[in-house]
Amino acid sequence: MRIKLAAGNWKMNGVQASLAEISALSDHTQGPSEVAICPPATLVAAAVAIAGDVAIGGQDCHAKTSGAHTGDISAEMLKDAGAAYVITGHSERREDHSESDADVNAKTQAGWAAGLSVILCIGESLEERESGATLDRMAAQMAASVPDGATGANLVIAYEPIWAIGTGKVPSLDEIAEVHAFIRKTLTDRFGDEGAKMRVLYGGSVKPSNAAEIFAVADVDGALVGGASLKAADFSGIIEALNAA
Ligand SMILES: O=C[C@H](O)COP(=O)(O)O
Repeated sequence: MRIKLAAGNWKMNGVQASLAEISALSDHTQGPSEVAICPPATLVAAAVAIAGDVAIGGQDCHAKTSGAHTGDISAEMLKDAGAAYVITGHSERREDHSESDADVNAKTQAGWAAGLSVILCIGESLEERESGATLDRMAAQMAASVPDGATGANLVIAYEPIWAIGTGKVPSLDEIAEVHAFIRKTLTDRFGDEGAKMRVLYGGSVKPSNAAEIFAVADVDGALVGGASLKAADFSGIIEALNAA
């Protein structure tokens, strides 16, 4: 049975005072779902210190363990700071930093080598959605981004339609169901029993107001949440919806 996961991605938001939002989640971590927050790298160690039952993750890592890579952070550094997760392949990294599927694959392997679980993001553009290319795109991204050796323990897939991120637009429940079923089949075809153990999250404009209906969709094992994870008052509503699903 898969433990559901409510993961917050703070993106480039948050200062020391924001850690109070993580502390404020403590009343919502006793349920059956796992809760994680991925703050900016500057806050990872401080977040771990006050996180309690909330798992902490990084938002990106370099593919190498160390070296002359100014401004980058290795998976080992995140692990050393106490992180349990790292996000790879977020569409904002793919777009802003020209990260390819091969880069995402290498970063994912780096995360595993450091002992982190990886939340690997895939998702289609609006153009791909409108041209009917969504499932082909998901197949291609998974084939190239997901390394051999993925297990239910070391990999979480986050399906994030790019056009739904931060826009307030959400695919229909049927569209979410279609993509999640396709992702699940692709994972089980390739990884067998382990593919059945991997969590598949939905991400893109998840709010307390729409979380319950999204979590009721088959093969949705939780959410990767951006804007609505910044405030405990919002994120706790999403956690409670997941606990109730
Ligand atoms: O990583 C999170 C996603 O990009 C979703 O962001 P959002 O909830 O602000 O749409």
